[in-house]
Amino acid sequence: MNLTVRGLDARYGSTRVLHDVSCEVPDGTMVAMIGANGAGKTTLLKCIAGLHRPDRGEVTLGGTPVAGLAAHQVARRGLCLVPAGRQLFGELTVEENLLVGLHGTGVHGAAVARRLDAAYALFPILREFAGRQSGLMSGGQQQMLAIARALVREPEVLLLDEPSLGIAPLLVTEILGVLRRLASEGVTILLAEQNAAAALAIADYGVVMENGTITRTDTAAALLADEDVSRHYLGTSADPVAVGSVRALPAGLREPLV
Ligand SMILES: Nc1ncnc2c1ncn2[C@@H]1O[C@H](COP(=O)(O)OP(=O)(O)OP(=O)(O)O)[C@@H](O)[C@H]1O
Repeated sequence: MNLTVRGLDARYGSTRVLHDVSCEVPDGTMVAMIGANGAGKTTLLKCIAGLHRPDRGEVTLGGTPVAGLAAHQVARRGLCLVPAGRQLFGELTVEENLLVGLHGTGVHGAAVARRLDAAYALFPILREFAGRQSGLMSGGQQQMLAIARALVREPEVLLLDEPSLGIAPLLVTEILGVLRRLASEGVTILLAEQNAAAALAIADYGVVMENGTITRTDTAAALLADEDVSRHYLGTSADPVAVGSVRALPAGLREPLV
């Protein structure tokens, strides 16, 4: 399902943080949104998901306007946000967190088991830890759970806010590999990442956000090859997470370009 944003402005109090933001995530593709801390990536994701009300602008899902709807209404139209910091229920087990994801969907009976099975198939470690308190897992495993909790809803559009933050490179690789696979299976993905090299290496397109506005839009390959983008966002070989993640992408994924 196509996601489009047109002319979006947003602020916190009197501080304007998004200025005339427009971007598009074509159906079944992955767009990596890169940008420095505070550029406005999280705010844009929140506006799209109905968690922050924009002042102006349009958001459409599959051509239907959703700007101004409450988060649960946007979710019902097939969009899920995996928030920064994961926001799991650390006291609950892995499986209980997944069931929270299904809350309000009307899915019940055998369909519940099927949804959980599908999530466990993508992240096998979660099946192994199904009865374990989620707060006791590693950061990377918790991130997998946060993504799985969104996936049990079978979203057509998935937004992710910094899924690689603070996670061991090997698990970043696994998580990004799953996202690439989901996009190949038709899920529309908008991925906000500071780990720009790794995100662009698996995305179809990229957008660069600076100071609350989108300054570049291109294919991910073109942005990866761009000197300016490289200098500002891709780091160097001294950045072990970015470089390690890209190099270690599983066979069959996009060719690493850094
Ligand atoms: N709840 C808030 N109240 C006031 N200002 C905020 C709030 N949340 C974010 N901001 C400000 O809005 C601007 C955009 O922040 P945002 O979190 O959207 O950027 P970001 O690109 O996601 O950065 P980060 O990666 O650090 O989260 C920043 O200047 C930030 O300080």
